[in-house]
Amino acid sequence: MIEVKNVNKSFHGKQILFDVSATFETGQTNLIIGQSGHGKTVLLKSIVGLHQIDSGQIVYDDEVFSEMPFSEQKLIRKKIGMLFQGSALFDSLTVEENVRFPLDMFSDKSLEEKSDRVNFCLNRVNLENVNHLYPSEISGGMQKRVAIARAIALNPQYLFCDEPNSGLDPKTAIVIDELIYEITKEYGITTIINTHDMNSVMAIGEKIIYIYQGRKLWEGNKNDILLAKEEKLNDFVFASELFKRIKENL
Ligand SMILES: Nc1ncnc2c1ncn2[C@@H]1O[C@H](COP(=O)(O)OP(=O)(O)OP(=O)(O)O)[C@@H](O)[C@H]1O
Repeated sequence: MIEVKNVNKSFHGKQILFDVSATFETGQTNLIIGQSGHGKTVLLKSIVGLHQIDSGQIVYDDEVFSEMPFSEQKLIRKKIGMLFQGSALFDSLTVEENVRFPLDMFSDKSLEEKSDRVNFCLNRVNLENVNHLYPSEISGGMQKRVAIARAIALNPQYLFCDEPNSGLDPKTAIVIDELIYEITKEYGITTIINTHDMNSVMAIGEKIIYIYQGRKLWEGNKNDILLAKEEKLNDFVFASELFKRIKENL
């Protein structure tokens, strides 16, 4: 479980996050949703420690991460897998080398053990016979799967995904969502996903927080989001024609 407690964050005197508190559950797909520019990425980066918060606490399974010295934070970082916007694969490395990268950096496994792990992870995301291809030689959906394989290479306890569906067609986006969901369940990972994709919300939103202008305005799950009373959330949820029509039939 990851807890965010009364977090404030500003850049150069401009406040971006206002007293945000939330709990992200173990073994669940936890979603941070909201419009562009309202602070989702800043919140995610604050949780991972890429931004230092002004006040409040970030707690990983009862350990106060935000108040640890860097050397101790490193131990928690080793348990984190990250899936960045885009796929952020290294263009000059093959698929296999990309997935092996965190193992080379952070593990003392032998070459053979690393190869086994790489193949296991690629197999887990249903990729075969692509080990020696470069990212530019595979599709966007496959690149995303490679990025997921890389994110799980070190067997993470925590998985962070920033807009995992960006740039994907709806069908491929569903495949990626399902994969993240399955992996979360299979390994009991605390997964946090930033998204403004309502399809993802309805598919894998086990726990959802809605961020508006840097404040948490609502929390719930995919079953109650369509019935929520929060006006700003409704503006977000029913922005598309499809969801407007769903609302008319509720
Ligand atoms: N390093 C930074 N320095 C200064 N301002 C920043 C920095 N990072 C983000 N911001 C500002 O914080 C605000 C929130 O940005 P953020 O990237 O968190 O939005 P978001 O909700 O993730 O949007 P999107 O869905 O488009 O990624 C924006 O006004 C942005 O300009």
